[in-house]
Amino acid sequence: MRSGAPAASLTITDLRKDFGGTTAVDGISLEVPPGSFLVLLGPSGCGKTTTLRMLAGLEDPTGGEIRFGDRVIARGDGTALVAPSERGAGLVFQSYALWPHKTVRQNIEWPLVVARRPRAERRPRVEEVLEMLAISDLAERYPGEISGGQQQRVAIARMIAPEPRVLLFDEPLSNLDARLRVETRGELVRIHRSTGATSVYVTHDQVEAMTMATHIALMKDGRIEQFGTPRELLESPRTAFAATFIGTPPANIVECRVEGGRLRAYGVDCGPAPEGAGAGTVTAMYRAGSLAPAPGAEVGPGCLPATFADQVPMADRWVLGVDLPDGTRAHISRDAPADLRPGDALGVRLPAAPDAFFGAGDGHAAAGAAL
Ligand SMILES: Nc1ncnc2c1ncn2[C@@H]1O[C@H](COP(=O)(O)OP(=O)(O)OP(=O)(O)O)[C@@H](O)[C@H]1O
Repeated sequence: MRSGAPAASLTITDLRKDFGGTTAVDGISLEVPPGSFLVLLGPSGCGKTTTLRMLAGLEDPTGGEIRFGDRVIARGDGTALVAPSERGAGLVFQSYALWPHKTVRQNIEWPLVVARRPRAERRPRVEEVLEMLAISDLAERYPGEISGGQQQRVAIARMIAPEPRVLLFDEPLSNLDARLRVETRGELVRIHRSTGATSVYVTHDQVEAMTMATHIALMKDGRIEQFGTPRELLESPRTAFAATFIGTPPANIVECRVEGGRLRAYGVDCGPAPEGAGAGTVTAMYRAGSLAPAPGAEVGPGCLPATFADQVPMADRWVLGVDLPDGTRAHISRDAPADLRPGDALGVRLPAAPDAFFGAGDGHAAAGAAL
């Protein structure tokens, strides 16, 4: 059931935000079509929340432009600044900020009252939203009388009641326990689809991003490290940062020296260097499934020295954690547990070639080097 909110495309062009001497958002650009579920993903402090707050109108950009559909809603030079209440955007925070002295029904009705919708229109819309979030039986309770998960549903119901074109979520699941978080993820996607709106969702949890997004903007230091579909980010990471931030377990990164057309790491020959690589270093990426443990093996060409740390079951696989000589944790995925104890020495057998190469230093993909 679509409630009729007209979806809007979202276009961000060279968006910037400086706070005094701190640059929180450092010139980001992206575009998603109407009805997209865009996730802003990245570690703490990378500028996700600031970007979301600029979309909501809680911060004004220092530079660049934001458009919802054809309409410019904010520009760095202060022209074309549309007031938050006029943007057709709804926002849900980590903390639900419900009115404690209003019932669930009154909380949900409140934005419709503020928008001066006639009473005859408000009542059926509130009923519709209560039903959509499966909270009709809580309608007459106060926020203090319902659980955290239920409060979170009420906050979402309140956001979607006025039929916003753009739904903005700032880590809305982080206060929920692990099981409820998984359940609510699926529900949020269902709600997103049924409203037909475009959603922007901030999280530092890559699993959340992978399961919900149509598009992911992976952010680092105020910039977009990579923008694409979840599959593109997983299958073709452009940087070492993307390769290690996304995926369960994440891909392994090995810094290699190039010597005489060969790769060397931890004193071991790791195979041929990529074509055209000059002397210096390259970053090799190995997926967890591309490595194999070689217990007791003689460390030598194609087999790195390591120490066994732990192993955990994951779906129908086992993920082994091993420490390389400089302390870097590497992950190996295989279909059976290893007969090893923490502290045991082992070899890590490399495939004939890494899964991808990135340039040295900044972690950016060497041109055309991904295999
Ligand atoms: N009002 C502010 N004044 C000064 N600096 C700020 C302000 N808001 C954010 N910052 C800084 O801007 C940078 C980006 O912050 P932001 O909250 O957008 O990051 P984030 O990716 O959402 O992080 P988190 O996941 O921890 O919420 C940080 O260095 C932060 O300290």
